[in-house]
Order: sequence, then structure tokens, then C-alpha cells
Amino acid sequence: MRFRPEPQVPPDQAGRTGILLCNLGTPDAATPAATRRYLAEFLSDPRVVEIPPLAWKPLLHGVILRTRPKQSAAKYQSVWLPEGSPLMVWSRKQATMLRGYLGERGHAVSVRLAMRYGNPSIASQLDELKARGCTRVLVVPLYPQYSGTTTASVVDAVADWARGARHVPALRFIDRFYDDPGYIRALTRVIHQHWQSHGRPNKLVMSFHGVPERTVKLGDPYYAECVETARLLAERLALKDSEWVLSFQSRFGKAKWVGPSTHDTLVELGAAGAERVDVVCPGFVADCLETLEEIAMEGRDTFVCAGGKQLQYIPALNDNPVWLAALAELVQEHLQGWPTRGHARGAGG
Ligand SMILES: C=CC1=C(C)c2cc3[nH]c(cc4nc(cc5[nH]c(cc1n2)c(C)c5CCC(=O)O)C(CCC(=O)O)=C4C)c(C)c3C=C
Ligand SMILES: [Fe+2]
Ligand SMILES: [Fe+2]
Repeated sequence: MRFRPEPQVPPDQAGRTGILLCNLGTPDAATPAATRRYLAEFLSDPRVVEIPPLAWKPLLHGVILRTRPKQSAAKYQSVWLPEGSPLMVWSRKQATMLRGYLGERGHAVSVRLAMRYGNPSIASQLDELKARGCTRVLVVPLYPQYSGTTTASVVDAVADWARGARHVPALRFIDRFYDDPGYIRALTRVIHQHWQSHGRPNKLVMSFHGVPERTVKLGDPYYAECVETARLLAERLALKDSEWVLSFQSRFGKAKWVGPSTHDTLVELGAAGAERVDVVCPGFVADCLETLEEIAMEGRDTFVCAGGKQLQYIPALNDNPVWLAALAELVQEHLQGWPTRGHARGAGG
């Protein structure tokens, strides 16, 4: 059967609104086997690696998936929490808190967390939302800056699921929030709080996940949106140009990525004798391997080895109440003006 059989939702029970929070995904365990499964799915996505399959598959299966899972699993072990992967732990907490924020305002909404790669899958959570009577779903990729490699890939997964569904819910997406006042306010708050308890650094490094330069040349708006987030943040923090710098981390593969690289920036700052740098990663709303290991551990070593004294990592937004309030507000904004006719118990109606 091409389209799934599904229970009928009686009109009087229809109209729940589903909120699907999506982040990237993470291995189920900090083991080479689980990391391999996760990387195989992630790195097989043509949105992520834009190399023709005939050239990429042999490299992926013959080289990368034979070596990287073991190395990455060791890194995951160094940040793993008793409850699991930091990305999963924080994302779950965010979903729970968002439920509270939206519930308080009395709307008939269901909030679910999905991961683009690994578990819980986007398809499984869309199935759950449908089973709860959601006839419309707001999809919220937790990427502040739009990129084809991340945001559009969530759209692909939702579209793949919809392709097999009989009763497809009405769909909306929050495709970006890089300049959202609440998001910028929450970042400002976290940084101010850090500076209140630890004093100020010589330099604030704003480090974003990188993407291949080619994707930007081909029209990906990601780089420009990172630049704008950084500018807005510096403005809100009233920083002079000499007090902050923008950089890009997590380079992967041999192609040229957008720069300047966070690694090179930390080496330069360390060699120039900077006493203390603080690093904040505004593109990650939840702490994960890329912030806790690559910045707070590897980055610190890089900076100190180059001659710097102290690197302080400023945590991601995680469970910050100002952030969750901003996210709830953003969700409400996107539900506004969504007609409730035929969606009897919809939010905002
Ligand atoms: C292969 C190329 C990659 C692109 C392009 C890319 C873009 C990209 N990624 C994030 C957010 C995250 N990436 C994370 C991990 C991660 N990223 C890549 C590769 C690319 N990312 C790999 C191979 C990995 C896995 C870890 C490793 O083996 O190094 C994570 C953390 C996941 C976790 O479990 O903690 C996040 C989050 C963005 C925002 C982005 C483009 C804008
Ligand atoms: Fe990544
Ligand atoms: Fe990394």
C-alpha cells in the first residue's frame, strides 16, 4: 500500500496543534557501533555532503566509517552525561519546558522532540502527533541560522514522511530566527550572567559551526545570517570592534570551509599573548559534542598551547528561562494568523 491506513480523526477531535522541535541528532550510546550508525545516516544525507554518490560512497564506507566512529566515540565519552548525550539531554529538557510555557497559556498543543538523524526520528514523532489528533503541525528546526545542510534537511525528512501519509496535517516551518529579538536577548543574558560571576575577557570569540564555502557561493544564506547574529549580539553587548571576533568551527573534509576558523583564531589570540578569551557558540541552542568537546576541551588546549592563559566557554542557551520564553513567543508568533476553521480545538483560536 502506497499510503498508510490511518484512523479517522472525527471533526470534533481534530484541531490539536503539534509543535515538532527538531535538532540534529546524536548517537544512542558513546560507543563506536552506535556512533557508526549515526554517522552513516548523517553523512549519507546529500544535503550534508554534496559530493556525487559515486565518488562519496566508496570514501564514506571504505575510509570514513572505518576510522571516524572510534575517534568520535572517544570524544562522545568525554562529554557523556549519566542521562545520555548532552544534545539529547538538553533538547529533551527544552521540549519539556516549552510544553510548560505553552501549556500555561492554555492552548491545545502537543510538543514533541525529534532528531534529524538517529532517534527519535522525525517520522516517528509526526506519527505520534497525528495519533494525538494534531491536524496541523508547526515544525521548529532548532537552528537559528538557515542552512541547506541543516534546515532544508529537516524539510526533506518531513516531506518524505508526508509522501507516505494519507491525511497530511497542515504544515508550517520556522525556518530561521537568527535575528529574533528574544533569541538575541537570551544570548545577551547568558553572556552577561557569565561575566557577572567570572569578570570580562580580553576578547569574546563568537564561534559558529562552519559549512563548505562552496555552499555559500551557491546561495546558502547561512554565512550572512551568522554575521548578522554576531553583529546584533555585539551591539546588544555594547562591545567595541576590538573586543570580539567571529569564527567558524568543526571543519570536516578536505574542501575549503568558511572562515576564519575558530582553531586558527585561538592560535593567533594565544600567540599574541591574550590573557583570557571567552568563547560563545550562538548557533548551538543546546550544548553538544561540538561545544563541550571541540571548544571547551580542544579549544582550551589549543589556546593555552599557543601561549594564551585562560579560555572560558560560555554555555549554550540550554534550559535558560529567557531562551525558553523567547522560543515560546516565537512559536506563538508562527501560530498567529493560522486559520482555525476546520481545526476545532486549535491554538490561537
Ligand atoms: C560533513 C559535513 C558537515 C556539515 C556541512 C555540517 C553542518 C552543520 N552541523 C551543525 C550542527 C552540529 N553538527 C554536529 C556534529 C557533527 N557535524 C559533522 C559534520 C558536518 N556538519 C559531523 C561529522 C558531526 C559528528 C561528530 C563528529 O564525528 O565530529 C553536532 C553535534 C552532535 C552531537 O551529537 O553532539 C551539531 C549540533 C550545523 C548547525 C551545521 C551547519 C550550519
Ligand atoms: Fe555538524
Ligand atoms: Fe567537531
